[in-house]
Amino acid sequence: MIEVEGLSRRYGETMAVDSLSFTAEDGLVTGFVGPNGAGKSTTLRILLGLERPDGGSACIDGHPYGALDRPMSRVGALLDAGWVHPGRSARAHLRWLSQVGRIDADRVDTVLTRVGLDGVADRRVGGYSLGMRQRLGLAGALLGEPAHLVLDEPLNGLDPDGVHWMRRFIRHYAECGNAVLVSSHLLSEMSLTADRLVVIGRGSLIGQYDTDEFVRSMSATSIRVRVDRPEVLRDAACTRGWAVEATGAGALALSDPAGGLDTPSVGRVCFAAGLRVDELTEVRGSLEDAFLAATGDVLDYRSPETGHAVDAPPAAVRTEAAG
Ligand SMILES: Nc1ncnc2c1ncn2[C@@H]1O[C@H](COP(=O)(O)OP(=O)(O)OP(=O)(O)O)[C@@H](O)[C@H]1O
Repeated sequence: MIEVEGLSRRYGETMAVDSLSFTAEDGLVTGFVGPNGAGKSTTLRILLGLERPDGGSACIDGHPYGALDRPMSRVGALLDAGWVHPGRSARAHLRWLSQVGRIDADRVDTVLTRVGLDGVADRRVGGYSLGMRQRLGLAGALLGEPAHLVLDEPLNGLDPDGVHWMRRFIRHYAECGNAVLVSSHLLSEMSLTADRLVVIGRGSLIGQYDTDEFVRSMSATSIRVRVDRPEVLRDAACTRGWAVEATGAGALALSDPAGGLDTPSVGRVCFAAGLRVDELTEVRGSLEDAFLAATGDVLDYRSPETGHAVDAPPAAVRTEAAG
């Protein structure tokens, strides 16, 4: 199990990580998500003993990285796929890593095969694509047959086949009883990969959620309905306090600001009003919508089309840590 407790790290004026607490449990893939500059990489660097926190702790199976006996067999890490010496082959790089980590050199061939690089193992890494370097980074992480994995943006640079492969690999690793902590900006991908989400903004926890619960609770659900007399439905919906929006093709989008509106409820209202229903569909927001809803007030950087300044003043961060 990976446990982060009250972790803080400041760089000058910037509070990169601010009293952050979360867990990544054995047997689960935990997605670690937040906007640019949220503090994900800093947290992972502290977890892996590459930086010291100003306060709090980050532990793997109850110990900070520096106190682990044979750390490469406790936790495998993929932090930056770009750091391998370009003149080295993948095999030479992994042999060097195995020597440093006092790991049996026989593991090198095993991990090369496991990540699908056995056919190109003697080529210089400088000629590798980013996707191949990600696979090599993962091979390095696996050298010590670690109990747990910590992966920073492992899907970067992978083609669709590579993304599919990485997703299955990550899921399988967790299903074997290991904790897998994965940071990613690809939230739609995380919804397919992660069991749990730890969402952070400006260094602070926004919440920990089951992935399904996160999408359900944070993304708006509306009911798209097409009837023969929309004005009758509009009146009936307004009477109940539901929000009504006209969408294309004569359909209405209904939602309840209090939440919980579903297709049977709308169907019953239509039936009671004697309406002919031509369409009745639940429309769910995507994980991206949910993410924006959760982190919208803690973005450090925004796209120009949102019209907000890049250095907009910080807003209060919600820190409800859902169970
Ligand atoms: N070595 C450093 N010196 C100064 N500031 C830093 C340093 N490392 C990180 N920061 C700052 O700390 C904050 C958190 O950065 P961090 O890289 O941890 O965020 P992140 O969530 O990983 O971002 P991204 O998704 O863009 O990689 C940012 O404001 C960043 O500029």
